[in-house]
Amino acid sequence: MAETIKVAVRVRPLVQREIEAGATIAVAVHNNAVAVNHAGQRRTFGFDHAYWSVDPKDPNFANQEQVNTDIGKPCLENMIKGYNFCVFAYGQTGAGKTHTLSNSPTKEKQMGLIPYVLEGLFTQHRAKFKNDELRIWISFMEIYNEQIRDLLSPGRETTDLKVRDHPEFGAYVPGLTEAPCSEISDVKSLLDFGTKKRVTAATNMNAGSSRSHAVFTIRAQRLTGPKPTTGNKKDDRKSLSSRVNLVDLAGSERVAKSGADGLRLREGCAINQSLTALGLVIKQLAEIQQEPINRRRRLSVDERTKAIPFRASKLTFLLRESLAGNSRTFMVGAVSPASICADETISTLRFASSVKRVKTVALQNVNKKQEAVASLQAEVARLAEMLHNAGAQGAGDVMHVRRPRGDVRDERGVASIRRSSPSAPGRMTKASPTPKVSAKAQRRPVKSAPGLRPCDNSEVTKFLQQIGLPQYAEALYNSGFEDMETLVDIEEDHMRDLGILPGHQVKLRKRLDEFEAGVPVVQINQRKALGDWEEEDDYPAVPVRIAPSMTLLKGATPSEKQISSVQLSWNHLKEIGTPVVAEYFCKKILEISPEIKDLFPPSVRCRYRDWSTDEEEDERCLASSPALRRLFGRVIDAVGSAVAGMQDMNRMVPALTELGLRHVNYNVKEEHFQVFEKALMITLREGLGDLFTKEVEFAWNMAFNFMSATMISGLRSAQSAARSQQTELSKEPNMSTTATPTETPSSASGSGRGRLRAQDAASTPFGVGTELHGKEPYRIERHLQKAIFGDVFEVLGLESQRRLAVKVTELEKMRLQAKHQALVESPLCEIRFAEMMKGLDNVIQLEDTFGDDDRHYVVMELASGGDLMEALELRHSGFQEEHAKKLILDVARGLASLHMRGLAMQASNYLACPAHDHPLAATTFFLGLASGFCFSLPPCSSLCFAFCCSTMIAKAALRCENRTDPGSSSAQCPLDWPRLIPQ
Ligand SMILES: Nc1ncnc2c1ncn2[C@@H]1O[C@H](COP(=O)(O)OP(=O)(O)OP(=O)(O)O)[C@@H](O)[C@H]1O
Repeated sequence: MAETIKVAVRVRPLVQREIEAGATIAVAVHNNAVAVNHAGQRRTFGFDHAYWSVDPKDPNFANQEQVNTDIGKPCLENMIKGYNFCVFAYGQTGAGKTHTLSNSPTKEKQMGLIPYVLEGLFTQHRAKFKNDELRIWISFMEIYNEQIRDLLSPGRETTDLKVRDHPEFGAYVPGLTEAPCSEISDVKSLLDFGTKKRVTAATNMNAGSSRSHAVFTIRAQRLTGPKPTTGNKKDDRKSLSSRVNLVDLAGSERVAKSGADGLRLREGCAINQSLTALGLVIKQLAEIQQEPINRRRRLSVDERTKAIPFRASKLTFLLRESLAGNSRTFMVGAVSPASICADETISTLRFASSVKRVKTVALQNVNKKQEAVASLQAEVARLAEMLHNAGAQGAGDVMHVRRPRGDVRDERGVASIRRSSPSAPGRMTKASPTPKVSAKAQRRPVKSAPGLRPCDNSEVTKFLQQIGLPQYAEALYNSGFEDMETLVDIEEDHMRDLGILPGHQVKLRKRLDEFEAGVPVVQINQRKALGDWEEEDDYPAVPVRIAPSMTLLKGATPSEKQISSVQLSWNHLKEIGTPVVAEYFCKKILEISPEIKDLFPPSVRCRYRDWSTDEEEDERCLASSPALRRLFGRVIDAVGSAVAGMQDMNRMVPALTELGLRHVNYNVKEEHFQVFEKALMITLREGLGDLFTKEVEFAWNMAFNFMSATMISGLRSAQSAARSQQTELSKEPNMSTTATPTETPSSASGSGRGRLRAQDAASTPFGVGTELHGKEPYRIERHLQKAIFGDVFEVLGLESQRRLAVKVTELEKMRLQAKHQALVESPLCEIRFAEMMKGLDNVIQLEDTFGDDDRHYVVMELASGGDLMEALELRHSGFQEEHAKKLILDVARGLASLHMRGLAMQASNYLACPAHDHPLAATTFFLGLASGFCFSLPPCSSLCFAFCCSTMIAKAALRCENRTDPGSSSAQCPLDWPRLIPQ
């Protein structure tokens, strides 16, 4: 799975040279943030770890042991599990890189990272996995003046080694000594030997300055299972291999400060050159991560990184895999606390910040062939035993016995091993088979063990649960998609063969793409970044402080210092955990203003319900509502996004304005913002304790003023747009054909609960103003009903403020279906909105599309009321029974799901096809909904209902089918959708 490079920053003590130069301490560390005072400004950077190693007497002093625990331990764990790992130390010369990596004083707890990892490998892990065989090889090289030198070569002179690129395994150094080690003493002496050979020299900045980049590599292979006996030479043990690179980079230096000349100057130039190349590579890798997911998806990892200048230096070429490939990677940024080094410190911190955005994809290096052989052997043994016992059982039983885990994949595993070439020097094989199973095999009945199903603990099941598709877990698992690595390669054929609904296929593909691109699954439904705000899902009200309009606030923008104070304090608050903060915040809001609960009626709360549990909602005590807590979790995330985005006002202001605009639909009023401010201030005070100083409070006030003013300006413009539209509507009688949100369905149709009558529909003229989506721009608001039906968008008419539920179908697909006179697969039909989720791009595309004469998409509005039976009868050409069944099932499912989210309770009710002159309008599309029934039932009953009533519907469909209307054609169809809009 793709994950970002973890970054730790360590601040070393002042050294004699700095003290003598009268330097003061200009760096501070708080939790994981590092702040630097420079040129009268304070710059703050956040990392995964920040170590204050300046003064041992300081209570926050971080010693080497802590570094080893945070970085060395995961390194050991990953190594033993078969994952590649890399730690590289970066920083100004003399900043403490070698100290952190290689320091080996007599005190065990003070040993550097490299000795710690070696020690741990030989002692702890050997003791832990007594029965496994652990094989270890060590290599040690340095890149000095752009030449690779073998530090373990016994001779004095080391020739310049070449670095080669293996087509499958990446960079390696032929001829480099790789010493097998069986004891810790072997490794220690090799490490000492190599360290002594490394080029160091005294410079002004560091008496023992490393003049080269050193790469210490541990290659480990863990063999599990019984060792082959002497009689049986075949080694069938499972093998997990890993490669760990521990890289001590030479320090960047300024010639003026290091006082280098002659040879030292040449060294310094080579060092700086390769570090610049590294910086460039990191910058470009970080930029790739910023690209929209879909653009990245189309290219393989190799293709994506092809343009990255890894070959610009030997260092970047060698580290390619650790920076962009199969590795879990840590960077340690070493900095000096001295005021005289603040420039360099900031530059290191900047570099560290960009590294934090780079992602690698670590794969477990398992020898699948051995695993496959073992599994097949076990299967043969098991089948033999079953045959032996078959007398007592029926053949059918034998057929239904659960296939063991891995049998399908085993065949593929073997095939994939054949494809891969032998392990390159110093490089592990990786295999990621895509199981391709015959449809027959996939559909074979699989009997689960009683109680827990075999798939229940798999990562695939967890993933599917998280994305709301748990119903396919067993089928996928039993077909060989047992791990995420395999699942990401699933093809459309597989999904279809496994009976995954078309909408769900799209959804699964999309989530897998996100997963592959490194969007953490838990965050798939959360908006972390400002840019994500408009991407998906319903967005709860983010009430902010009442404030004058933007114009009044001129000059009240928070200063950089205040922004950084707000950001830092928010980071501290978030450390408590979003759920805790959200719960407290929600409680405070309800305490301050109990009537605010009206903003969160059951229809809103149910969108945040966890339907997989029986969680209770108590109307009298909303503060304990789990759904509301979740909703406030989103609010807290939204505040976090706003806080994080404050540095970039150009992006921030439109995003906040838009957010404010949208809140008109949540009935948010300006006065709610005051409540929000009060509650949030109390939450901050409680959460931050002493850290909530007067200065921080003031900074938050400024930030609030700014954010709320921006949001309120959006809210006000939405309100005024809505008002002017109301006025327009009241002036134009025909406009009332499009029911306004305040009209009730019954009042609109006059037939009770919005049921649509044929005669009403037939007599409804296609009036002015009924065209929902002529040229009006629409904006995607959120995703609806992911769980059951895949993705449906809710869109908002920017001019009319109308809400529509939308499924989008590919134009080509629609045309095809139109040609074959077939019903579009379902009214909430398959989405394949080209390059669907592109964040903001997506929105723009939809807007464009809606304004496009070609009208590629099916649009529909879902609401209460409407009678499917009547609607079916209204279709002149009738329906095939199968189509009708499918139709009602799909509609009912879709509606049940929309209803669960409170989104199907709009006033008007119809499905609409693109336009009355569109070929689809007459030939393939159908109007009406079963919602009148569904809404009176709880969501799950709606589904049951849908199934139960299929026969009834089929009859109606057949009835319709018997009606013939030879004149019905696209041009003559009297029932274009707008006519069904209730009056
Ligand atoms: N955490 C620390 N605690 C105590 N002393 C430290 C620490 N980090 C570094 N030092 C001291 O600072 C000096 C420079 O450290 P070191 O040689 O590790 O720097 P470096 O970044 O590797 O430099 P170069 O890039 O020039 O090789 C050494 O004397 C080292 O002992």
